[in-house]
Amino acid sequence: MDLSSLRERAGEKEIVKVPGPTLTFQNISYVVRESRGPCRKRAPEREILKDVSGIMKTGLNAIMGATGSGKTSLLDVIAGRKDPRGLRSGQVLVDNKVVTSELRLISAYVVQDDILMGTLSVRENLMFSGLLRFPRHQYTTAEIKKKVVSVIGELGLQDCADTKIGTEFLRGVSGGERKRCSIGMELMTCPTLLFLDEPTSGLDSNTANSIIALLHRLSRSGTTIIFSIHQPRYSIFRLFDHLTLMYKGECVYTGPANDAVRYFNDIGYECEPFNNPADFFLDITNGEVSPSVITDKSLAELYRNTRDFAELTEELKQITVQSDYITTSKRSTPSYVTPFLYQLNMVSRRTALNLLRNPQTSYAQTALNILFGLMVGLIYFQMPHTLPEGLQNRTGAFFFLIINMVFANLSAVELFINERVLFVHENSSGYYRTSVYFLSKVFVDLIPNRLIPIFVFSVISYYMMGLKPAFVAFLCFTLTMSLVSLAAVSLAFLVSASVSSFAMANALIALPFVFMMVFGGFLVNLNSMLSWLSWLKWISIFRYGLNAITINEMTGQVFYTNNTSFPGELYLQAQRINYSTWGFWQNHVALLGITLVCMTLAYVQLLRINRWK
Ligand SMILES: Nc1ncnc2c1ncn2[C@@H]1O[C@H](COP(=O)(O)OP(=O)(O)OP(=O)(O)O)[C@@H](O)[C@H]1O
Repeated sequence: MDLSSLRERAGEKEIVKVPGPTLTFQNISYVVRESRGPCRKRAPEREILKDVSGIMKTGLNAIMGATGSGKTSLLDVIAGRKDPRGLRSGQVLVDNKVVTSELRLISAYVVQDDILMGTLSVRENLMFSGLLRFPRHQYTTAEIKKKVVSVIGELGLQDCADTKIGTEFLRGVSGGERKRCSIGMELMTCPTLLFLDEPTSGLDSNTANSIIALLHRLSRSGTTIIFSIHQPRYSIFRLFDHLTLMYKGECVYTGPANDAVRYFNDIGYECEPFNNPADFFLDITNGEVSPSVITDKSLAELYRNTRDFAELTEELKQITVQSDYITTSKRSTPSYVTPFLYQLNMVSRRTALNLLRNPQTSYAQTALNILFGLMVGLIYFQMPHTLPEGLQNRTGAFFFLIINMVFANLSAVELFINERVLFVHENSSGYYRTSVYFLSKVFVDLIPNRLIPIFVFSVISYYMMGLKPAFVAFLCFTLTMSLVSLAAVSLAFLVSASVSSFAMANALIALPFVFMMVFGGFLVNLNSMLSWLSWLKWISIFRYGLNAITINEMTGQVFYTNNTSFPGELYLQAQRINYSTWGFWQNHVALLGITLVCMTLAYVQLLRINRWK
């Protein structure tokens, strides 16, 4: 059944027309360990959800509570987004079935911080979601476009449909429109179960109102909507169908939202006329309202002693008895509805579009390479073949060139850090495989951003410096520079995929680069080094790069001093550099090897990124 076709705009009082799934959870206890630093003993467990149970049906199901009360944790546990290793007891059922990966397909999750591609417009973001999340053998592009138009209409985004979301350099849509677009990304798949983490946080009250009104309309056409919310105004609260009130990880009320005031009156808390019930409930949990009946029982204990709770427990017992115990893998393994090559095409296109619309880094990289090429060319302009300057200048220039090739790629550490949240969200929501994301970055980001500027740099510097005029020698020089750059970039990729902050990445990348430079063969004579340290030269990108361009330049060249000639090979012999054909190419093989190893490890690190909240 196509639920979207059944959706009808409904008024506030309208009842649910198409029942959606019912979600139940029973005796949920969840613990976390707070990290205490590397030198401390293993941290003790802290229970952040204590024996929480509830039933959520089609409609608006709000999870409310003060900050730190556990509402987001509860939402994440029931949405299957929280690390299952922390679950000490309890289970979540959807329509009496233990949650499996197939059941996850019918649900969608809108995170608190809107995760969208800032350089793409609202329509393009929605289209991206549709193209990757609809099975292409069932839906044509025209049908997906139609669906995008209908979601834009449903969310009232017509006026900003072609406006970019916005980045740090580009002013984009407003906060409310951004939030609607995030919801739209999930609505593209017509989910019947929708989770939202604080959908109104950071929005002004009118925008918050319109978001909840939108969710209310959706719920009336058969979607079970479950969301956490902090302190809604009355016009928002009155739209809630079901309320779960949390306090310090425990549930102090769960049931119909319009019955909650009656419940608290029953246990001795009176809501003053004209008070917003949502404020009243939070005042109770914060201890700012005194009960008429003094008791030493906590709010959670009081709730557990009520008839409401007894009825809930009985209903849950019935559901558990009937439930279908399908074996479930706790690991979130999203299934993909589109094939690998199709995903690669789509994600690469988006990466390219993002690069074109955000070209600052590419421009800076090219400009820097041109500037540096001119600088090196001018400093070492048309190097002579007379000694000693012929040799001294060449060795200095080569060291300078390799340092530039390696350190110019430090910026590559930002690659996976910048988009880490977006990648984790899209990957775990089933948009595309990790390998697709990784390869799209390699093909679309690496080649135009790193290799083209190097070619420009090589042309300028090589001919200005007056190196060996043979064209083949120039090609070998460019190849060496490109491989040095690739090896450095792949190391930066590895660091970027392994950590989540720039500070850590910068610290981690500087260390191997500096070590590799020391063991490059220019700053220290590698043959005179302590033998137990000298193995480091085998992993030095600098050494392979320096050796290759030195061999390329020195072989076949003759240098002069007074009346004696000095073949370049003599210099290579003195440096104990193997200048045979294999001696030359082994440096390229080694650089390629370093690149492949680092790239593989970077991919493994991407696979290992923690997808749980
Ligand atoms: N992974 C975690 N590690 C350590 N503590 C955690 C973790 N997840 C949640 N907590 C703790 O559990 C408690 C409840 O957190 P949760 O985010 O669910 O609260 P909340 O009600 O959503 O608060 P807020 O409105 O501020 O987001 C907090 O004290 C929080 O610090």
